[in-house]
Amino acid sequence: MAFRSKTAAQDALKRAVAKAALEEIRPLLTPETVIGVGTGSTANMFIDELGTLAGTFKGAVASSEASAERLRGHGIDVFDLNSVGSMPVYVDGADEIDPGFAMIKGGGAALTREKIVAACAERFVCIADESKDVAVLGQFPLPVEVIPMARSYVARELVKMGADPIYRQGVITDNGNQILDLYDFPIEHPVEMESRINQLVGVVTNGLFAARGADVLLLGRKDGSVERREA
Ligand SMILES: O=C(CO)[C@H](O)[C@H](O)COP(=O)(O)O
Repeated sequence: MAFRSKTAAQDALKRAVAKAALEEIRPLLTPETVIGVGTGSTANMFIDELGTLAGTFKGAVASSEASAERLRGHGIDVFDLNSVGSMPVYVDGADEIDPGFAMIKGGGAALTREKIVAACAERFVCIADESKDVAVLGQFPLPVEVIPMARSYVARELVKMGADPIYRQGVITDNGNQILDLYDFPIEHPVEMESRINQLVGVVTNGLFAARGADVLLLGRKDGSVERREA
């Protein structure tokens, strides 16, 4: 899976929030702790930071095969979610986050596993550079994961809801499904929209993380600082 990495400056912001996230969760790490780890370029940097503490905590549950592989590469044990109870924290990036801590996620097509792992965690720590901080969600296309045979049906239903779904050609999720991206779809009421889209037959989930948004946002600023916000 290839992730966006637009500029060296943006990478520096992502690296700064990844380091801040490690400090945020460090007090939670004991030899019994399993944490949830997300997917994407920012999450990758967090995994690299987490690797420096490999062996001091039990391990992680990953939200994608790509993250699982990276975690193992750092010597971190990766657990099946079904073998793990509640986790104290889930750390992941976002494509957009609004003032109410609702997010669009799934630019890397890992939205469903991200939502599942996040649901099992007590806290969601979102790590993002300041380009992701928006007043209203929807500049970034909203991903919807669909069962392949339902793709056209779901697309027609989404058009009726005022969306412009585009099939993300060539992408198969880790769950064997496909993605429709909703372009130019401003989302004023994310909790309601998350639920409406999820009710369409054939939708696995959509990339709105609103009913369960972030609890903490670590936002990398252009001046090199990391702003911490708590819901
Ligand atoms: O939801 C995701 C992957 O499915 C990512 O968290 C989101 O796309 C942000 O990625 P990046 O950190 O590369 O900007």
